[in-house]
Amino acid sequence: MSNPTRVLVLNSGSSSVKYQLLDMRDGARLAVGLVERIGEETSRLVHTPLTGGGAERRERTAPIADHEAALKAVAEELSADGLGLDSPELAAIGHRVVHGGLKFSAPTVITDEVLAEIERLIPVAPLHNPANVTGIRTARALRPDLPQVAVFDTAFHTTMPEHAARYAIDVETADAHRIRRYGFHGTSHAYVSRRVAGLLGKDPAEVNVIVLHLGNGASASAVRGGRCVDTSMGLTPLEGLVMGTRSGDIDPAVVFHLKRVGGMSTDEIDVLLNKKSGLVGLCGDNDMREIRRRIDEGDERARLAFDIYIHRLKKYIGAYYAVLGRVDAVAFTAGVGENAAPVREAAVAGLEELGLAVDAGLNAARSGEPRLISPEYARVAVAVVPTDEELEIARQTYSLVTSPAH
Ligand SMILES: Nc1ncnc2c1ncn2[C@@H]1O[C@H](COP(=O)(O)OP(=O)(O)O)[C@@H](O)[C@H]1O
Ligand SMILES: CC(=O)OP(=O)(O)O
Ligand SMILES: [Mg+2]
Repeated sequence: MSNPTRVLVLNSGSSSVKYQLLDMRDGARLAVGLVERIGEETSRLVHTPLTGGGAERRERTAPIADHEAALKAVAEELSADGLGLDSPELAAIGHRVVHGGLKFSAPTVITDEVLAEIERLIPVAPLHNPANVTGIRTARALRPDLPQVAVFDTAFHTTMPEHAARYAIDVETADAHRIRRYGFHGTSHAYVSRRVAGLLGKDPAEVNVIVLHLGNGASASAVRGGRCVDTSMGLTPLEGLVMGTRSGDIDPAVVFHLKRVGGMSTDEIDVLLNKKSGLVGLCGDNDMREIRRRIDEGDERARLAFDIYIHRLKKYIGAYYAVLGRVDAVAFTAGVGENAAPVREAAVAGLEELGLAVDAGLNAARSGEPRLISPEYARVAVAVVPTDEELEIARQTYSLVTSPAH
């Protein structure tokens, strides 16, 4: 039999699992899917096989209690299309792992030791690493013989210089607890910054890009010649931009104040800042579509939430402009960045002196392809680049397991 060429990618989030099965000979997708609202009554699995003509999208709506059950349901759906985890054509499973700490700066074949380290990092990625660990354990139980690879969100950011990665706190304390800026969404920042260079017809080594990854979690990065030099998320994915449910930047003294004066426990404050803040804390909704709908109806709270979101975004564009000195492109990606034209328009508004502008017609157009939305005359290109973390994870996974050293 010829060598197996398929890779299954699992992107396990706090309450969801996104997955794709790809054939690495040409990067073709054989199946894609999503399990959302895991642990709730309203769980939903949407599976789309892409092999053969006329294959239909299937949906399950029975409650799915946890990530283990979610993965088993995914395995069943794949089996129903003859694409099950038992397939001899499967070469590896690639897992998105959010926090890799100091140990991991490249894709890594998962051993018991690697898994133990990912577990050890749970306190610094409490919404993400537990789901990643369950995903890995369940996949290993289903196919113990198959190589499983971890692709870390933090890896791309390990090139940050010390002056960007270190917080200005006591050095001994910081080192003792490995406190520093790690940064996340790195697979997306790497992929998008490379695609932007392609869009400009240039080598990634020649271009400086500000990447704005705006999903439910959101982060900005400054990329100089293909290497990350700064990013907005920190020790954990809580710092930086305003997100769906996370506060992003706040004065750290807010935490002491809530403890001492507000009588809240550390865990309560953690939940407040990670799950009840950001857009949802400001206006009750974390979906940008719903927020825009409310704004159109004249809702003041939704308007203010939007304005706070944009103000923070603009501050990071300015900061990273200064960090890079010369900017060739600003790229918007992920759910909000790819789809919300009003966010892109507002984030760039008033930055003409920096060479930034958006063409209203180009901005309003829709496409699944990377594209420019700045007018011809603008000095800095503004781009919309659909991210593809799954393809990037599959490539890195396949390349590792087929490398001669493996
Ligand atoms: N058509 C759209 N218009 C505006 N915002 C959108 C649209 N589609 C998705 N979004 C936003 O994208 C978010 C999800 O982004 P995504 O990158 O999938 O996040 P995550 O990977 O963190 O789950 C949604 O919460 C919503 O705010
Ligand atoms: C790291 C992170 O915030 O990831 P996500 O956007 O998937 O929540
Ligand atoms: Mg995401």
